[in-house]
Amino acid sequence: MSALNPYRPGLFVSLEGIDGAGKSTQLQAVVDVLRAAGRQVVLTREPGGTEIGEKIRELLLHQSMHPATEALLMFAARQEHVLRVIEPSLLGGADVVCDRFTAATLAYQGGGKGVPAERLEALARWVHPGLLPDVIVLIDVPPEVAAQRLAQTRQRDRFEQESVDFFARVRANYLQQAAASPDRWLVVDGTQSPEAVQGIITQHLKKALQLFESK
Ligand SMILES: Nc1ncnc2c1ncn2[C@@H]1O[C@H](COP(=O)(O)OP(=O)(O)OP(=O)(O)O)[C@@H](O)[C@H]1O
Ligand SMILES: Cc1cn([C@H]2C[C@H](O)[C@@H](COP(=O)(O)O)O2)c(=O)[nH]c1=O
Repeated sequence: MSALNPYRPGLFVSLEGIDGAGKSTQLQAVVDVLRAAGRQVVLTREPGGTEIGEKIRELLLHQSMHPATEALLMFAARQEHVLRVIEPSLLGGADVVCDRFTAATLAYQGGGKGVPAERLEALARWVHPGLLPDVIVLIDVPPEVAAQRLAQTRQRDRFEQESVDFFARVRANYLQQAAASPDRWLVVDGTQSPEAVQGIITQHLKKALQLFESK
């Protein structure tokens, strides 16, 4: 469990993974665990989560641009999201479950596209000083597995059309981040059945919540 977040009393949880890892499949279960424990929960996503953020999301997902522009737009959307949704929710006592946060920018724009980590970290310090998710769930799958899953689904956006090599770099960056902060991250093997993945996440969240409430 992380050091005390300055935005208590709400718990901040984010879900991460390469496209097709199974995040969307697990999101509602995460919300349900927290609600079953009597907590108020705000479910949101990045890029997005605000009116401006959703407009930026449309650009990001469908318009070709330089990786640095991409990173800056991710943080522009995040600034609105933090100020208008995440901080007020946490300070008001609600838990926030966010489909991706800054770890995604480090992994995709940093690991995947080569934007220097120091620049991304500087933006993170500017946009959300002192704020990090208490729990980051990484659903980890090899890029080949994710590609197979995505091939069987809907039309793919700009990111979902990236190569297996790209997603291998993104995955490696996620795993490095997780290894550097094992108390904050839960890495789940996403090649298991959806039910098995859900069971592991549920157990971890129950424990994390107990610890959080006891502090
Ligand atoms: N554990 C699993 N085993 C097999 N298939 C799965 C599993 N989890 C999800 N899937 C399937 O894989 C596909 C992608 O899942 P999902 O939409 O949850 O991924 P995602 O990580 O949210 O992707 P994206 O980030 O691109 O939105 C869906 O068809 C889903 O049913
Ligand atoms: C927050 C964030 C997201 N992305 C990418 C990752 C996904 O391909 C898309 C949209 O996310 P979704 O989970 O599929 O809804 O955006 C990114 O590259 N950098 C980020 O910071």
